[in-house]
Amino acid sequence: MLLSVKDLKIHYQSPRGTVQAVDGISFDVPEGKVVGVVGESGCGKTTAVRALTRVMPSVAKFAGGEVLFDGKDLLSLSESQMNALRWRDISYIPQSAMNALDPVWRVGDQIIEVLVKRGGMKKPAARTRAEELFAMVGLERKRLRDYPHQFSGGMRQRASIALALALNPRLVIADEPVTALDVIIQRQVLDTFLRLQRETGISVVMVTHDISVVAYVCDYVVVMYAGKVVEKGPVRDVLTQPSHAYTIGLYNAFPELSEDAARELSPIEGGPPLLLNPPTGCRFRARCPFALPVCAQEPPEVQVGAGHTAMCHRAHEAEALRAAARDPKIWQGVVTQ
Ligand SMILES: Nc1ncnc2c1ncn2[C@@H]1O[C@H](COP(=O)(O)OP(=O)(O)OP(=O)(O)O)[C@@H](O)[C@H]1O
Repeated sequence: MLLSVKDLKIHYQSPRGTVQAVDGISFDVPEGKVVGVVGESGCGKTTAVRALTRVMPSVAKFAGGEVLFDGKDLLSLSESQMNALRWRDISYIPQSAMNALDPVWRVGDQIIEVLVKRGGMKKPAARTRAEELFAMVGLERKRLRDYPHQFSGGMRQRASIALALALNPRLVIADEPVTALDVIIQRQVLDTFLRLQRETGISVVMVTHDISVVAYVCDYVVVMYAGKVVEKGPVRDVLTQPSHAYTIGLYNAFPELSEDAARELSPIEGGPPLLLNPPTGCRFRARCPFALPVCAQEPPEVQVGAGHTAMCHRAHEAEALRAAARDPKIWQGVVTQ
């Protein structure tokens, strides 16, 4: 396994107390596969994946667990050992390309800088590699001379993909890489990214709040809710047989990216709980149309298929719940807290 996250806990110290943003999550990223981390805003996705690069705000604290990359625990490496892995083994594509690209530098120079400083390349070879990278992501070579503001949003995101792939890393972490783009451009950028992922065989962890993006690009999916993993498994199994009410709800709330499905969409009312004082038991229960008194107790991790688990007291009844969940009315007026 290229990456194994085991019982990872990350807390933020805030003036109001400790925010348990990531509360004991575990998942694996196999070599050459794309793993989606999905969930609503505030569920801890960004915190969880930024931990994989160890680039964290100073108020964030690792409160337990391991992040095994190729068998080594990244959390026990020194800063210089970790720095040696960044770009070369693990690279990061942030939510907005404006965070990856420096506005006052030409885009080409930024790529060359990474190739020279991080990859030890000579300038002429780096220039050739930058041209090759631009061609790979579908940008014209002459645009290497442009500044980021001269690019459209889609072009900037392509450039930040080129930057992330510059040194042939083994793992790319992409945080909502297409969210800021309109749907047609999203599709084009995702297609380019997927083609490159298949050609290079890199592993990818992709954060998204959009289950249709997961369906389109991922091999495996990890569904996060309120700092916990509530369901995970091979993408086809999780999307055709979602077994946690939250995953069922997410699926019902999103249109397909890949087809003009005429499915009736129904939002999950309310929002995730604050992670200062998370509720006991199943954290989704206040928004769940299927909650029972037992849901106030910690849910078990139920194996529902090969490599497919759901943290739900009712996971064994998932087929009936999926059928009931198709009625949009069942999602209305549920929120109890
Ligand atoms: N610097 C911080 N200080 C305190 N709390 C924080 C900080 N950053 C994030 N949080 C809290 O941690 C929790 C998880 O946030 P995180 O950004 O990881 O979620 P997310 O699922 O990635 O959301 P989004 O999609 O909006 O980025 C949230 O409750 C958030 O308010």
